[in-house]
Amino acid sequence: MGTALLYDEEMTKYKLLWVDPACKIEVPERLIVSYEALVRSGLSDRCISIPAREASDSEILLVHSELYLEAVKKTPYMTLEDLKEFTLQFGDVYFHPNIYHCAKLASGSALQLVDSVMTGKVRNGIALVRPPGHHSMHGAANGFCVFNNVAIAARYAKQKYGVKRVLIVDWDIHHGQGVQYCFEDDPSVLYFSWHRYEHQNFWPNLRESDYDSVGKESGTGFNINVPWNNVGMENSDYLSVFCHVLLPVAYEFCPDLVLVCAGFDSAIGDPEGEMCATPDIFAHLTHLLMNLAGGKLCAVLEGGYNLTSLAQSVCQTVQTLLGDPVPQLANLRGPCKSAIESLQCARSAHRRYWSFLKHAADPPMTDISTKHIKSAMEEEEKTEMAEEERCTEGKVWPEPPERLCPPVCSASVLPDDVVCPDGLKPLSSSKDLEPLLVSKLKTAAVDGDGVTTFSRLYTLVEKLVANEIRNGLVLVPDVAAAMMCVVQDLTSDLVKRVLVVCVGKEKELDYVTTDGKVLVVQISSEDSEEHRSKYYIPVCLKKGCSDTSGFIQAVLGLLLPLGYEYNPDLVLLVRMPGSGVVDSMWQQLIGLLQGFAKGHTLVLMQVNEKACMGSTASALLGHPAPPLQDLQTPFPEDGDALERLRERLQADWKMLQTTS
Ligand SMILES: NCCCNCCCCCC(O)(O)C(F)(F)F
Ligand SMILES: [Zn+2]
Repeated sequence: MGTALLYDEEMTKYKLLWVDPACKIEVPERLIVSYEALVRSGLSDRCISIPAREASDSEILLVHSELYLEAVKKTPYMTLEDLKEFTLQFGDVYFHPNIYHCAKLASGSALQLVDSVMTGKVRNGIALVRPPGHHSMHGAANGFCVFNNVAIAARYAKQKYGVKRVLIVDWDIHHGQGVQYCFEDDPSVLYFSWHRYEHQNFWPNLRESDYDSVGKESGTGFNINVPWNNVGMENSDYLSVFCHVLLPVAYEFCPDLVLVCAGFDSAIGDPEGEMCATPDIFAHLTHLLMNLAGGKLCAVLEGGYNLTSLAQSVCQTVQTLLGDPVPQLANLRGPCKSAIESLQCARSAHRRYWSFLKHAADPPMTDISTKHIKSAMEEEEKTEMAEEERCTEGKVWPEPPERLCPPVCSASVLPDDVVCPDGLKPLSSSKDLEPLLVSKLKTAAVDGDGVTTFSRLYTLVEKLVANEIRNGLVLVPDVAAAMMCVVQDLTSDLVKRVLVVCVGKEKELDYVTTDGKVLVVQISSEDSEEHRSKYYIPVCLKKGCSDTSGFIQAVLGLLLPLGYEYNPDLVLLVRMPGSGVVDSMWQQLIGLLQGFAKGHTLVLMQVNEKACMGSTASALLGHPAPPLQDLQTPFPEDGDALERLRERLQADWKMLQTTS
């Protein structure tokens, strides 16, 4: 299934008609450059174009009051003076004779997107709209927003499609207080937002934007705020919050639909956010959400004011929605101190509501919620600092790397008598190995057809590295031996870093590097005291890999952060026989691992496990993994062990830090 793209140039036909410094950044060109970048890059042609439509009164009334709607209805007929007068009652927003029409199109586009996804016409999609929505409230416009596009879409999805649980992820750099107010008492809508806050000194300067606003009444726990109290946040900070706050809760919540308040003012170069995360981060944020809700993801544009980073960020998002490989993120140095404080506060505020956060540490000593009374001095300094120093036009960043789709998505190396699953391309050409390697294999008591397998394996690795193939599945007689072979020999000169993810444990892995060329993460039911090394990380689950709750926690809170920091060129996923891993979990793991090494994942399985080849192939081909149904509460000892393991490793692996 494809990716929907909603865009209508009518939504560019309104603008600020008077002087208002607070609103001058919200210009029609925001939409124009975003759409043109998609056209120029060829991405729009790969999408399924869905027409915009006007939201009806009843749809708008799902969120807004009749009083407010009737008032906005009058604006098309107002004089300039009336419009200015009308605008005065709201904050940081402007009206225009055509903005009511555009606001209906913006909300209607979000509803069209929900229809396309919920009816299965497309898998996911994005609506490029203005005016944005996440600040508008029941009875008021605010922050460039007139109707709350995403809030209306959430209510609409529940009403029309009986959606039980909606996850709203708001990665815009401003707090979508309109969305928070709408759903704060509603346990069926989980709202997550990060936002520039600076101890309440940043717009909209609300006390309720802080991490301790967790929702109310039956919605308690279903509102997650992560305040950024400094500017300059980077990719590491964003990914840490996804891995250690959002994703564990999102998987436990198990949504039927994911809506994204896709604001790109959180990217580098934006004058509002003043952050330093690069546009390719949105490729990963999108990717990390795409295995939730069976892939049903609707992104709706909110903010974004640097036309260059906005256009790049939109392209990165759409390219991931289309299923293209995600770019490698280099030198992730772990979250900064301020981000760790925010992350720790959010985790501790929610640990009583989410079993996946149960073992979160106490909040940091420094209470970050008190509002720093800005000293006159500090205020003066800020204004004294030359405008160009503070503003972000000076920021430069590299163009996001090209994300080429290999000609073959998934290849397979199977014994001749095994039928190749649909969609996989059997790799027949077996390159004859160097005699040295053959002799080595022979000494490893690899029999004749084993050598053939290994020579095909070698060919497969070569093609992965050459980006001729995206990923591959290999069935071997002895998976442990094959793993050693791949790690020791096949990758010696082909790749710089191999991440080996070992699911289950048959016997001790007697191969561990200390030079950092291989990082082994082994998830199993047994602990192992030996080779305590930075590059061999055994994760012990009390009930082993069949315990999906423990498994997904280990993947989100440990494997993903490690993988991002290690930044491998190849991922080797080894399924030990008898691991007991649940099929949906196995598919989720394959899906998530595609975020590394440009999707170059090599899955090694034993021939006698060929029954799960079909689901493996499905995941490798990029089909969304099935939701992890009814997750049990994780075993306390597992949660504890994971927390202790993270504390022990965070000295070596900065991305594991969750406490200051
Ligand atoms: N220096 C100018 C001050 C501007 N203060 C208001 C900022 C509104 C942000 C709107 C947005 O970006 O959150 C949306 F997504 F809604 F468009
Ligand atoms: Zn914003």
